[in-house]
Amino acid sequence: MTLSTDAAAVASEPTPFSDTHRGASGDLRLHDGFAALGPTFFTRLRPTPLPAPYWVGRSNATAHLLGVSPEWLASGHALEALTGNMLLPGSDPLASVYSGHQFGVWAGQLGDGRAILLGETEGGFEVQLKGAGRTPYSRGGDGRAVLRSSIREFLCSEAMHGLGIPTTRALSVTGSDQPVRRETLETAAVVTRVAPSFIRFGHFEHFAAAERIDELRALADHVIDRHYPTCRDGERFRGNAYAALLEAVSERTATLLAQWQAVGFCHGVMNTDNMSILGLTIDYGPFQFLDGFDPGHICNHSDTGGRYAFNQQPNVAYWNLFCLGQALLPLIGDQELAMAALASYKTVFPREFDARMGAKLGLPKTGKVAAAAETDRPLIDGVLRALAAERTDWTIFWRRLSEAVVAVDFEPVRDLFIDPAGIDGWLEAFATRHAGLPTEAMHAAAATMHAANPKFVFRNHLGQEAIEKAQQKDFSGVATLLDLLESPFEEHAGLEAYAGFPPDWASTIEISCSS
Ligand SMILES: Nc1ncnc2c1ncn2[C@@H]1O[C@H](COP(=O)(O)OP(=O)(O)OP(=O)(O)O)[C@@H](O)[C@H]1O
Ligand SMILES: [Mg+2]
Repeated sequence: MTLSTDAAAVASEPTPFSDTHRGASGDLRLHDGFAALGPTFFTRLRPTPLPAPYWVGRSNATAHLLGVSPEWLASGHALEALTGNMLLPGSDPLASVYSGHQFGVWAGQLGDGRAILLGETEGGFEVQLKGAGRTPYSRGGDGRAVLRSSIREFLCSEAMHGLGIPTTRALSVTGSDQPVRRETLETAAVVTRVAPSFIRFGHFEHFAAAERIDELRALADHVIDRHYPTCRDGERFRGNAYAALLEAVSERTATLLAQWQAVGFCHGVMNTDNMSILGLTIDYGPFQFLDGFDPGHICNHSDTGGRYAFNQQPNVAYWNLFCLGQALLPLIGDQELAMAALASYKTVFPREFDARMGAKLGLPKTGKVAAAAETDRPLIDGVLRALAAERTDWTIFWRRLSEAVVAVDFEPVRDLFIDPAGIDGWLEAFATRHAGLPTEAMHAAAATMHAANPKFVFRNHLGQEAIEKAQQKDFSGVATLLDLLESPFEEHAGLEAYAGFPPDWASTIEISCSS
């Protein structure tokens, strides 16, 4: 395999740039971070400007994380810079190269085909534009992202954070009337993403497949030094830091998957190039929060075989970790060590999933987290079976159960079932587990449940309504959803409609890889 590292070899359109803006404190300033790895890992290039940009959404919470003032974020300079029309102080943008397995098949070289890394903040956050034009890794794509998918990525990034699930963050989304062709003619948008690192499993696979072991080691050392320094400590894996890295990534990925499964999040494109080395949710494409609980739900219209169906996600994550293990093998140097490192996934995922389910059920805490004991398995399996039997709404069921515990009235939960007999037996078992209702302990249980069962999730139809308004240049729907989804466990009086059942038309929304 040969790597394309020569920007000139894949010329992008000329990029007219205005001078760098030099501003005040509270402005976004960047420096090189990832670039320290050396030119084999990326191509320097500039974003391709878009005409007459406008704001679609801004996250002050992400600005705060970056140490950026809301005033700067609302400024004209920010609008231009975050659309790719102006360079930020200290920024020398680049696109990185990676490879990956897509739908279970080796896809060879991919890379940031429409993502451009602007640089890193003092606080260690990388800032990346998605949809900012072609790169040497665009492979025939236009380097753009459309307004529809950019709003989905922006809102879902912040929604996941609000839910307490590790994710890349989003600072803003800007739009332009520049047409972009997908199935129909749409318009362009740019999402500004933020993460401590955007390195994916696919970055490792890239250098392993090319047998470029020095680069592979440099990449692993970079990740360990910056993000997993404890991997160099101790005698675990006979002091093999690369095996320790594989184990640490496996554990973070297991925890992430447990959180996805507990909240009912379907990613949709779990290719190895969409797996973060930090265990973050990355690449919000055809994702969906479950409406009715269908374990085999396929959210990606292009996934005809159901490889990435909801209930397949934990296995797919392990499959992807196996690819990462394969890529790290030349560094680990011992197949048994690599397998031992991967094995942690199989203990951490069930442990974390049960802990999350324990919290959803309001079970008493063991240590720091609510935990389901081994004897709670039938309770967990029982509720999953009852919900699957009637495709009961996942989010509404759990929230109503939390409320029922406070009100000591389970009728609203029974009302969710066409045949309440299907849940009655389970409700009895639930009450028994809580030593009968009501008790003092139930107050603690209710608090645990309210903090584990969100009232609001970013359902497809909510996104769709905000998108259709935004396409008419009304961005109020984006702002309302952002506000709501930043604190999804709170009541938000007056906004109950956002916590309601999806309308009938929601099931006809088709979300594919086209974005
Ligand atoms: N419109 C496009 N133009 C150029 N490259 C694209 C385009 N859409 C996708 N790609 C590239 O195709 C590959 C797979 O795309 P995928 O849908 O997984 O990622 P993505 O949504 O573009 O971005 P990310 O994973 O960074 O969130 C990546 O290399 C991606 O950069
Ligand atoms: Mg991707």
